[in-house]
Amino acid sequence: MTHKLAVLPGDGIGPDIVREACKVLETLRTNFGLDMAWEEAPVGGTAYDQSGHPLPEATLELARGADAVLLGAVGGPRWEALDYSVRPERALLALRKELDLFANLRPAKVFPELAGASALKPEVVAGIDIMVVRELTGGIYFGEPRGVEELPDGRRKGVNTLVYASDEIERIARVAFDIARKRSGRVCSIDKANVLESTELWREVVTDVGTREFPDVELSHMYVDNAAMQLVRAPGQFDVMVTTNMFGDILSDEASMLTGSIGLLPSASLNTEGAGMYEPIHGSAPDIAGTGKANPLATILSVGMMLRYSLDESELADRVERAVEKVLEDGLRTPDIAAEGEQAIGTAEMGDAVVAALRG
Ligand SMILES: NC(=O)C1=CN([C@@H]2O[C@H](COP(=O)(O)OP(=O)(O)OC[C@H]3O[C@@H](n4cnc5c(N)ncnc54)[C@H](O)[C@@H]3O)[C@@H](O)[C@H]2O)C=CC1
Ligand SMILES: CC(C)CC(=O)C(=O)O
Ligand SMILES: [Mg+2]
Repeated sequence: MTHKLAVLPGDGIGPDIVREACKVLETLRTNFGLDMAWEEAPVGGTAYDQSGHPLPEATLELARGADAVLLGAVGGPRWEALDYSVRPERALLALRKELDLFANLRPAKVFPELAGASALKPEVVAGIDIMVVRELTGGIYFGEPRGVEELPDGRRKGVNTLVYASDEIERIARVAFDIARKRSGRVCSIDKANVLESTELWREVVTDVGTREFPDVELSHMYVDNAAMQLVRAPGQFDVMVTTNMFGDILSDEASMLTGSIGLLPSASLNTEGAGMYEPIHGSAPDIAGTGKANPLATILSVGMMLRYSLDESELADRVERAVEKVLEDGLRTPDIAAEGEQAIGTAEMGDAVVAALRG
């Protein structure tokens, strides 16, 4: 059966990195028998400019009907003055919510060749392989009430609300425990239960799910401030980390620096039916948009996750991962992972190199 893919390049470096990921998909189709067809649609600021809305109905329908969605990134200074209801980032949140993509998997794995590219000492990051499991459709990014209101005395009040219901916590906890069973058998749940009632509930529910359904998995808890510190002090202590939407957003950006660059971290956002959206964890990087400096590997590795989690093509997923390893072993580097004085290549050349490695 032909896999139906929706490709949403978005803004900034989005189109550049998605172009390279599509080269990889095309190579898998022509050389390795991947039966797929993709359709492209605008999202984010680009869509707003075209149609006055960052998530046009046609784009949402395309995503709904697809077996998997590949997204680049959205947002940029050009759209920062817009009302929140039509900001590019709303499109991303709406897609996640509409498709019920509550489980966001963000693996942070250090490639041996890049241990020296990390901001930390090579011996601290050697062998790091962390899976951040981030709750993606709840928490403070979605809670009501929200907004900015005018107070009678003329001051303005900004409000966002951190809400979690027990079933939302249960389902993300199950995802994390399940993944841990296939890895080291350890989960660390990150919260701020010493201050926030909503995350006190988080801790209670995660503990309940663990005790009742996953007694074989070792569960620990950590406050988010300590976790942020431990991630750079001794990241090797972590295997699966499960946490709320905002904490996971922040900690995964931090974890990317163990690997050398945010341009290396892919992600999968999944619902219970196995359909998913795949995107790099980084944003639209307006500071390097149009310069050819963006690292496309996070997006290419997101294609790998798509093959594994939504398309049931794990052999092809292995091939993509091996091709990325090969280009890194061969010393190819975009500027974000090049050592000082080391020759760097551009976005398209990196994509071409992965394609060449795939072809063998
Ligand atoms: N998933 C998404 O679509 C996301 C969108 N955003 C949006 O992106 C825009 C920029 O946000 P920032 O906070 O600057 O975060 P960002 O992740 O876009 O960039 C942070 C830094 O990392 C660098 N970087 C990011 N991706 C890279 C890549 N593939 N290769 C090399 N370097 C890379 C950038 O050049 C920049 O210096 C904002 O409008 C923000 O709202 C931010 C995060 C996620
Ligand atoms: C619009 C933001 C919530 C996107 C982001 O930073 C992320 O998902 O990592
Ligand atoms: Mg983020």
